[in-house]
Amino acid sequence: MIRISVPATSANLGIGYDTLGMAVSLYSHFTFERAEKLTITGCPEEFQNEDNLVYVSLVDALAEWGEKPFGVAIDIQTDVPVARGLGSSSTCVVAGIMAAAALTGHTVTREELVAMATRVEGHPDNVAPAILGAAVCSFTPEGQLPRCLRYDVSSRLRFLTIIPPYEVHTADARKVVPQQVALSTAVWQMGRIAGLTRGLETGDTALIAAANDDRIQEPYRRALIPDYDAIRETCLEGGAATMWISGSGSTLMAVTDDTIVAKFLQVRLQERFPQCATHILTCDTEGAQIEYL
Ligand SMILES: Nc1ncnc2c1ncn2[C@@H]1O[C@H](COP(=O)(O)OP(=O)(O)OP(=O)(O)O)[C@@H](O)[C@H]1O
Ligand SMILES: N[C@@H](CCO)C(=O)O
Repeated sequence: MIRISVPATSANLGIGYDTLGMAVSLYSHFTFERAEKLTITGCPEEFQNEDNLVYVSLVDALAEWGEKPFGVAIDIQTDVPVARGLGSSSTCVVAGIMAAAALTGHTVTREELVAMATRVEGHPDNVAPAILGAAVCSFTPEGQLPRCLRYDVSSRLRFLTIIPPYEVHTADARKVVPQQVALSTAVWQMGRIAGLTRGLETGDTALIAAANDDRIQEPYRRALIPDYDAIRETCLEGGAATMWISGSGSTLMAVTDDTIVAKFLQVRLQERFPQCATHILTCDTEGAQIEYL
């Protein structure tokens, strides 16, 4: 039996649409064992079938190596909520591919994993940090495999994660983002992406706040999250440096370098928004892990 653990991820980090992402200290754990037939436990019933993204990714990887599908017992224990902007789909894709390799005796490097997982997921900004840990800026040169730049994130930073009870599906959230931007908007974003990554590395919350002012997706997606304005106001007046939409939402993520502020804010958010789950997270530095049991 094998166990694979994959961290949740916050894609975009506000300013870096489809480009930046960061692994955080919230995890999905998957076990896999060869079996007579496919069984899937531990996840909602709607996912307990052959269309399960973990199994689809496993079969896809087997096909790439010319291997036939086989029976497998999959158990999923996850703290990563579905369709909330914390990369639940990426945890499934990464685990499925790693399991395919482990159960058939293949070896895959982290770089190969990023390439395979990006093909299934469609964009690298969740899968790359889920595999590599830390914050990652990724891009895919024409006709080549994705290139990933990994940035260490200051251990002083705390990411206050507010998870509303409603889902926002990535496919729907992508429809509201305009397909074209003005040159001035492209210029606006570019410098801030460099500022945000430097701020995360050095733990400079003033720089992170200055850089976190997205004009590509957040102005359009905030309308999909009814609590956006009220939660943002609570976070900023309570001392957070800044806040962004995590991935395609509905989760919101506030940043502070003060553990006491993080705790005070968590309590205030729980009082004002009892319908939301809250976590104080740090950056995960290790990425996906595998154990043979
Ligand atoms: N435990 C699970 N078992 C099977 N499939 C899952 C599981 N968790 C998530 N998924 C799949 O991932 C989909 C959600 O992916 P989606 O991209 O909409 O959101 P997300 O990955 O949680 O957030 P984001 O991509 O914005 O960070 C679900 O509809 C389902 O297909
Ligand atoms: N970059 C993606 C992340 C969500 O999967 C988006 O914002 O649509």
